[in-house]
Amino acid sequence: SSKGYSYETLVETANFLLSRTSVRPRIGVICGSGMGSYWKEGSLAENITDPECIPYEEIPNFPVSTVEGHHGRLVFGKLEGVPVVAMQGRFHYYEGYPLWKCCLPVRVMKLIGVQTLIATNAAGGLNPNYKVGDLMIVRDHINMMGFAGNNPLHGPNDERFGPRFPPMNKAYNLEYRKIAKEVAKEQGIDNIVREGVYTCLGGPNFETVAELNMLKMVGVDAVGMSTVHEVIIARHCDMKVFGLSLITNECVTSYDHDSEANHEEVLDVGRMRQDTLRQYVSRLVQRFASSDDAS
Ligand SMILES: Nc1nc2ncn(CCNC(CO)CO)c2c(=O)[nH]1
Repeated sequence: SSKGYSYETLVETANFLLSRTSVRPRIGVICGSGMGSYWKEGSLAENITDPECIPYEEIPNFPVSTVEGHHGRLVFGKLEGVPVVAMQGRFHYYEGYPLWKCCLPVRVMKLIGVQTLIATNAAGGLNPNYKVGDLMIVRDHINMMGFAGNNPLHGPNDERFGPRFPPMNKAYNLEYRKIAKEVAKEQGIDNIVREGVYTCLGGPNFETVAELNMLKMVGVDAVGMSTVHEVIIARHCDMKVFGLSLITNECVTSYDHDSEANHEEVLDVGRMRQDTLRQYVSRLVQRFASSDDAS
């Protein structure tokens, strides 16, 4: 139905997970391209100690990933001593899932006690200063799909998740973004770490030159096909949020280029950056958790 699953249905899914693992994660990580969504070896999940993996097809009410190579599984365990759950393989609107179904794992994370969402993705770099291989801390997003009314919160609201009209002006936690810049310096990657505005298009096609020029005019720094709806659902149920984009190609905003964006280069850049990303996100998990403990 277009109205999504009921609270009770998602509690069923949460109870299934709570019965399958003794891990009680406080941070949930959505692994985008380059973070293990396309291959297991070298991905973030490799850093998870005592991993307990549950394939999506075993989880009641979960969709299954259909994107080539997206390994659909939840990985429970500890990252730098912090109990986490990692989503290896996410659900995209372009696969045919309604937005509420793409975001279902976020509500389930909330129901098993997750308080912080780290959403990573691959994105095209629109800001001319960005280089392929850069990492962009998401400062804010533009919900382009929402402008057309396509919103994961569309339909009746269930107050047990959150309010009918949730604010979105502080979606990307300021303290986390400060920590992320400090950790970038400590890790010696501050030269490739940016901060900017992300937008999500429905896909699956990449953008036209005219669309990219329009997005650039309205202040978009990176464009992708995910994350925005997951963040809206996370903020609706009062999770803290951090977003991180891996810039996998430079968006072409002139007509005299014939290079075309393609999925293969997205995967290649993901492989190139996977160790840096694994180390960075693992450190962020640790520092976000200790910052939350201190606050
Ligand atoms: N120009 C541009 N470059 C990008 N690199 C990664 N993505 C995110 C979409 N990734 C898809 C296709 O690789 C798989 O989910 C994009 C995008 O949407 N646009």
